Amino acid sequence: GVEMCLLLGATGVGKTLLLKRLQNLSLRDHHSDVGEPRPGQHRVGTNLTDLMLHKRKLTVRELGGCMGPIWSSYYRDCSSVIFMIDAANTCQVSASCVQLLSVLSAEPLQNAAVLILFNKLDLPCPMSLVEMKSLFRLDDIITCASQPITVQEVSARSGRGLQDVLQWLESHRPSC
Ligand SMILES: Nc1nc2c(ncn2[C@@H]2O[C@H](COP(=O)(O)OP(=O)(O)OP(=O)(O)O)[C@@H](O)[C@H]2O)c(=O)[nH]1
Ligand SMILES: [Mg+2]
Repeated sequence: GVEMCLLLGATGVGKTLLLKRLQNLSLRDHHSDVGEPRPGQHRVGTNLTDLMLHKRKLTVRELGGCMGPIWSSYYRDCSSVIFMIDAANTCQVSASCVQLLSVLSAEPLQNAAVLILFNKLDLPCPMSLVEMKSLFRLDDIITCASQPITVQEVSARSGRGLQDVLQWLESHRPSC
């Protein structure tokens, strides 16, 4: 069926803003109505957004942090996962780390490509990204995980890094 990417992350990390920005960017790339929000943004517990990539359509499904207990019911249909972290919210980091580990160990996601985004880099971060990554034991996680994992720093607000996110989506075609 439709190619699906899951967008996961704790409450308020910036998932919805990221999707809006990516949608505008991908529309601009295809020279259609710039700035016009497209129809088809449903709000039925999860938020579905269609992105037009080169020669294909990708649907991104946002699942909010408070839906954590049912995230796994959506794992079957997806080929890639974006896991978002608010780099300016250190109180959330350890909880996010636990969630990330459970995502990576989920059986249906063993072949999914994973992109970890540290968002809100426009804000003054109470912790350096190096500290965040070591708190997350990110290097260990990446070494032990069966999935290919990419880590990226972005700002959904300023737009920093978002073209790279599109490129990542572009280059990761379904393998499961
Ligand atoms: N400064 C800054 N604010 C951001 C950034 N990304 C998102 N925000 C803000 O953070 C708040 C939450 O953003 P949302 O996109 O609604 O977060 P979400 O992850 O969809 O949250 P839930 O759907 O509740 O889980 C909003 O006020 C955004 O404008 C960013 O990169 N920088
Ligand atoms: Mg949201």
